[in-house]
Amino acid sequence: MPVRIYALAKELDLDSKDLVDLVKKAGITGKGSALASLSDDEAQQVRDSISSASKAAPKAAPAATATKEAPTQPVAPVRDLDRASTRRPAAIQIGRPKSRESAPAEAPETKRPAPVLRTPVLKPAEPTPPPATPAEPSSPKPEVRLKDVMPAARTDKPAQQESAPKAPAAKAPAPKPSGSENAPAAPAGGMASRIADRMASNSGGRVVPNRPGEPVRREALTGGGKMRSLDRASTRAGGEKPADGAKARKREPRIKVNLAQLPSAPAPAAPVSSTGPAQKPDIKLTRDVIEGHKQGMKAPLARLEKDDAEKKRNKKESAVVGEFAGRKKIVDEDEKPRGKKGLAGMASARAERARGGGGRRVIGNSDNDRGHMRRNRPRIRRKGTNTAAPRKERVQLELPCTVRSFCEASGVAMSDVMKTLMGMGMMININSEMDLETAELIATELGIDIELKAAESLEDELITEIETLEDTAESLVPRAPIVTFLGHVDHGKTSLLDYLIGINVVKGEAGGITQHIRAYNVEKDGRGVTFVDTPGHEAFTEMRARGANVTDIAVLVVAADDGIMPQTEEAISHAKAAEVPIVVALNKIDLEGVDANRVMTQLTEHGLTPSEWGGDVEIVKTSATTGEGMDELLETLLTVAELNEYSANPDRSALGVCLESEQHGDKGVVAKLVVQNGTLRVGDIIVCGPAHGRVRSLHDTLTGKPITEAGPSTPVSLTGLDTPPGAGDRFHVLKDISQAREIAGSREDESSRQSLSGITTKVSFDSFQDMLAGGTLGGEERAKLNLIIRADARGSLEAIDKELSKFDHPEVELRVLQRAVGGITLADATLASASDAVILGFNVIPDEKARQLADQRNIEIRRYNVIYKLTDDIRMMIEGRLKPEERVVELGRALVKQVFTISRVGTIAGCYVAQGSIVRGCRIRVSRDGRVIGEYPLDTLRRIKEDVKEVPRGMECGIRLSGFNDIKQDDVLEAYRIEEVARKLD
Ligand SMILES: Nc1nc2c(ncn2[C@@H]2O[C@H](COP(=O)(O)OP(=O)(O)OP(=O)(O)O)[C@@H](O)[C@H]2O)c(=O)[nH]1
Repeated sequence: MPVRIYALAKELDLDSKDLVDLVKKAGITGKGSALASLSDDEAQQVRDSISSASKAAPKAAPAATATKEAPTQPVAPVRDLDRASTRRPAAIQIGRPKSRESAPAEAPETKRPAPVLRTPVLKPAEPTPPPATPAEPSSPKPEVRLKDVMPAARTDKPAQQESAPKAPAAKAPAPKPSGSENAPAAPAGGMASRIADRMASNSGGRVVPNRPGEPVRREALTGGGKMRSLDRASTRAGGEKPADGAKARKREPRIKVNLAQLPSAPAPAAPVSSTGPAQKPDIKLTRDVIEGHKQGMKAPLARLEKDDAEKKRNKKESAVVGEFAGRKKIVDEDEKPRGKKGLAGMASARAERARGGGGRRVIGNSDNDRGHMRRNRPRIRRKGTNTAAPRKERVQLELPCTVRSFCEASGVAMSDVMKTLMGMGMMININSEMDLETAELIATELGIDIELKAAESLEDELITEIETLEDTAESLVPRAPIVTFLGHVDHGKTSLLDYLIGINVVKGEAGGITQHIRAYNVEKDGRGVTFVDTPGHEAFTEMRARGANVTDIAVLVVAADDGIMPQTEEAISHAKAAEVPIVVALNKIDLEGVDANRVMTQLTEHGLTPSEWGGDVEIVKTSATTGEGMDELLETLLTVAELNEYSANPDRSALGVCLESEQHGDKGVVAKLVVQNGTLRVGDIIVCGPAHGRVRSLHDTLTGKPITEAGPSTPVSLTGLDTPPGAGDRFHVLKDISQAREIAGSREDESSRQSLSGITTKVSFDSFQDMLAGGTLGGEERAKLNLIIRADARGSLEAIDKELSKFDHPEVELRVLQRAVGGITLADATLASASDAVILGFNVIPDEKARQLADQRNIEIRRYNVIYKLTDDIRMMIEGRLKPEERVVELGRALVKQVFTISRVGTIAGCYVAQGSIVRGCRIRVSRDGRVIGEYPLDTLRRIKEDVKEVPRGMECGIRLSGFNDIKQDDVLEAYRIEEVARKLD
């Protein structure tokens, strides 16, 4: 009876992939997958080859293990070695070894008791003296001092005994066992000396008790900075180290600390008496002032004399604050007697001012002082008002930021920033928000290095934490695979799914299935499979583009009578790009005259080689009508799941993906979700895209019955959300409803939603070139440039393929995700978005939906009409020379509604401008049925009967092309302009 390779692998206790290799080595061909079947003879042949290989293994394996383990593991468990040699012969351990297989060899090492390991390590080391030991006899001083100190420590406090063994280590000149804990104390006699000195000096001659966390001891033992500085200080201060530790304690109990040299600071200036003559030279009178009396002014020297006399009168007052003699003190307003109010107050204030004591004046002031203060006032004010932080060269900016926060962060004066912005034609105020570009511009202008720092939101904090939380190996349990059906229209996807559900649904319950349910979980032999029914590969890839790759296995449905059709090709591309295992259901096998081999040949041409032909793709012949092969399909899916070991942790809070949602009149929002990990329960607080809420109810999507919880891989219908989330939005369970509300609210912002779904600027030729040049692609592997190619004919595709195959660059791998004939579709744009691909169109144009999505998501669509230009672009991009000489600027599109032929004038196309505008002097690209048929200059552009410069969107116009009269109704006219762009040389 035939046996599958994975079943034989189980029987022989081998890894399935290893066994596939062994089968090949045994000379059996056409068995490329673990699901391939072996006949009895073939199975026996494999068993024989394994047993012959294992004959040599028991000799080699134990010997190798024994020699390896003998020196360090004399008591290695014999049982483990036996298992290793008998169950896992070395000869058959090829391929990827399982972790549990390698465990027996490692286990004895990790489990071995510590003493067994220590003994052999210590013994050989004994004869070797520690490195510091030879130095010790030549510097005996420290040992003597430490010896004297340590007994004091022991008697001082019992806890000190812990450190006692260290003392002999430092003291003993004899060789000691290496590896002992004493080693750190030994390196230099100086260290021991420092420890002793430090201990002595810090305890006034007594060793400080050995309390945990005692800084002095720790630093002393580790030679910390403080210790060194003290040591240096002592050296500088005379530094003789007494031979006797007791003396040391006597002589310098605290002296060392006191003697530690402070940084040489300038001696404080002698206080300047405010009344002393020494102040006078400070008054630098200008010539004008001195000669002022000649011009009718009051002679300043006379005034100075008067003021001086007045100051002497106030001397007594100065003496009140005599303790601050020599300093100037500002009298606090509270200390002064309050001034009188009204006229009397004004008079007294005037009088006080006349005395020179008004307002916040300097006590003991004189005109000398006032003059001094006045002269310096402007300078002081300048100094005082310049509160800006010192200018920084490197700035960290948290976006969004205002002009004010930019100035504060960078230390640049507000006026400088404003001036720069005004110079750039930006009129903004200090509270205006700056975007990154503006911030960078200013930084460049001002010569500051700027570093963008995005503000951390609750989303980053909580959701990222949930997403990155790794489950331990013990918490993981097998989960049902999530399977998606893909394929050409009418090839039988729905029928297959219906059949699979029907055979597993309890009789009579199938009627409960609603039309809207898109995910089902069925069971076979106690093992589950979850089917997600996405309406076509665009939806499948769209989920991926939104960062929600729920699919584990893709089932490609191909009708045996039709074979591979255009949508099948697309589906293959999408499934391959998703990098999930593909199982082919060769459906409608019940139809007469179908040729399965023909389809298998087609599949091989598309890179899906059947396992029975030596490839690794399982092909199951099915019929949704008769039920043929349905069990085998289910079993194959379960086996693929088993091989891939899909697992999840049901004990964590749930996370997953929303498949679709709708607003019900009575139930509120009903969302269909798939739990990917954890368990979702009624009452949980969830946030899903812009929606949040508490789970009010959960229902089984297949039976419609209410359930209280849903584990990994379970699809559920959920109520309780406040608003319908989008298909592909991820959901997470949070602890706090306010957090869920905040996160959901922040996602309403479109940019936040886009970042959540992973929609960012896509790869373009230019960006790829920059990344390549910057070394930010690929790492150690070759950088991959994903391409989607659409061409007008199969011949063009083949020619492009041939050209691309010539590229063999060591750093770049061209990866064609999809190549097909026809215009660029929405599916291409979705695939490009999900896979960071560039779309290359050869003589084809994108349809409206594809164009819109490309605009929206920044997907690069490059169009060519000459193959060598396409290959030149790729070559130049790879070589870092891609700088377009001319850039095509798309202006607008018009649809030809009617055609008029006027004799002697030619053909006039009556058009409707559907997008952008048609501009005089532009060029027009004419497309028919999605293919470009030519490009011509615009000759005439008219509205009604008038020549016009431009016709905007939504208007009608008449267009005549130069050199082309064969315009037809429904042709698409695309207006564009070519801009010259200077090519930069390397
Ligand atoms: N003879 C035969 N007919 C089948 C089989 N499977 C499906 N059909 C028929 O093929 C037609 C299309 O089947 P669907 O299941 O709707 O195909 P589909 O791929 O889901 O089609 P779309 O949902 O439109 O993409 C139906 O008329 C089915 O009865 C089969 O195994 N044998």
